[in-house]
Amino acid sequence: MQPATLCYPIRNERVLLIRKKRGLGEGKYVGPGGKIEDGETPQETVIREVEEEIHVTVAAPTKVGEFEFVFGNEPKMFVHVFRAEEFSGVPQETPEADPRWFDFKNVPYDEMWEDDRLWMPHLFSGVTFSGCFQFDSEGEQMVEHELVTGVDF
Ligand SMILES: Nc1nc2c([nH]c(=O)n2[C@H]2C[C@H](O)[C@@H](COP(=O)(O)OP(=O)(O)OP(=O)(O)O)O2)c(=O)[nH]1
Repeated sequence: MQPATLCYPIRNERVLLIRKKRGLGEGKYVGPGGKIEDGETPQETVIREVEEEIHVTVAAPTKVGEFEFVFGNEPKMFVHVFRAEEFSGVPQETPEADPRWFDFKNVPYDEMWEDDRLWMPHLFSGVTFSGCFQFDSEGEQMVEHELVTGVDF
């Protein structure tokens, strides 16, 4: 399964999301991130991708969750989810991403992957999680999910 990452910069009860401009999930709000390249640790991928996508420099991102992402019977991604409270630089729009801050209470779940509303509240409250989210073969609707919390990484 393709390993990938997501990063959620957090400050003052707000989270930095991107509107993804191309690739899997185009048009949706997600965290910055992307596929892990050969020889990289997930943490190194997060630092590289956040820099590339919105020109923000993340320090010491913490892994808070992981999930399998399945389309039909085809495993699509294994995603490591990070939370970052230390970062610098003003978020910039790039060809890949349009960044925007949201209050925890105002996250645009209707414009996000359907599973995100299940685990993002845990990300905000600092509870670790592990999940498996199965979508239809087009990746449009979630058909099954499993989620456990309080996982050690
Ligand atoms: N928020 C959220 N993000 C997800 C879900 N599933 C999933 O793969 N992602 C993320 C993980 C990765 O950051 C991203 C997919 O990797 P990517 O951005 O490199 O993929 P891509 O098709 O654009 O590939 P490329 O630009 O590298 O060619 O989507 C999900 O259910 N929710």
